Amino acid sequence: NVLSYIPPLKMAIFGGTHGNEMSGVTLVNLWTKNGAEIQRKAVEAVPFITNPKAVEKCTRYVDTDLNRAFTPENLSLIVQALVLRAQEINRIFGPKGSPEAYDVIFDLHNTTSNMGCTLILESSKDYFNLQMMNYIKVVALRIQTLCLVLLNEHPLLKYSTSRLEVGPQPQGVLRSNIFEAMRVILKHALDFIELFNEGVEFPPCTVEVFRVLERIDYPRDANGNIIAMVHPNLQDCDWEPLNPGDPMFQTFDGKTIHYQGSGTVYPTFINEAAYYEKQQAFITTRRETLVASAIKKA
Ligand SMILES: CC(=O)N[C@@H](CC(=O)O)C(=O)O
Ligand SMILES: [Zn+2]
Repeated sequence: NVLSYIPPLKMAIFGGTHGNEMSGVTLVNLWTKNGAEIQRKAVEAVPFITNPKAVEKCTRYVDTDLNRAFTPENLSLIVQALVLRAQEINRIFGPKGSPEAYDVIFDLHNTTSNMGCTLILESSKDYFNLQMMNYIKVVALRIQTLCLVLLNEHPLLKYSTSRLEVGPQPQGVLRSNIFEAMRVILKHALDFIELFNEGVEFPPCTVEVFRVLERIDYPRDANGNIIAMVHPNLQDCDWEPLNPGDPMFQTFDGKTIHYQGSGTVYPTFINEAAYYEKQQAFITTRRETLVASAIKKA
């Protein structure tokens, strides 16, 4: 539990969980060679390529998606090679919640969607991560960088505690603006951890988050083939309000399909390349304000 740990605070920085999301891969390789910029007082920051086989092939994953493998049953049973890798990672950096587990794990992702900098929070009750994400949002705003928080309270899948998603960046491509944005966000995260580690108390704060509501698939025909694409008015409009009746998809023969929801939602992961196979054109979210209690190192 990160609020009471025996120094040094142990932090892992994962890259290459998806082998074609190049900013995280490049940053982790850079920091593995020269860790100077991730050094902080009494913090042990370990850069780690989680899926070297996928990185080698510059593909999202080789057999199954590593970022869907950290399920309780996978981490207990011996199944296919990838699950062995998930278990190995869990052994090195986990098990989650155990005294020897790493205190913070930052997993670096890229998205082809126009999401900008997005921190993915797994639990609305994780006040350490909420305080860290609030700190990052505030300091990033000072340099005109908008950083949003996506709340994805998944009942079963236990991902890394802190995930950073930056886009748009095509798969297998490295864009310098996206690379630098990811690097700056990690700098702020490390600064927060160093301050926390020095005993700084962070007062209660409220954080605006976008809670995952629904996964919307592409319209498909009877054979499951996609028959429409994200409408031009929605494409690249991640985080902008989508109101009932707004255009959502455009069929290949030119018809518009409108959003039929009951109220305004905020779409994101719009047209993410990796989600075609997961039957997901975008997800809808609802704006919500979370309150984080004060935190101070025990
Ligand atoms: C584009 C991408 O890889 N997104 C991540 C989001 C997450 O970590 O929740 C994933 O689907 O695994
Ligand atoms: Zn990813």
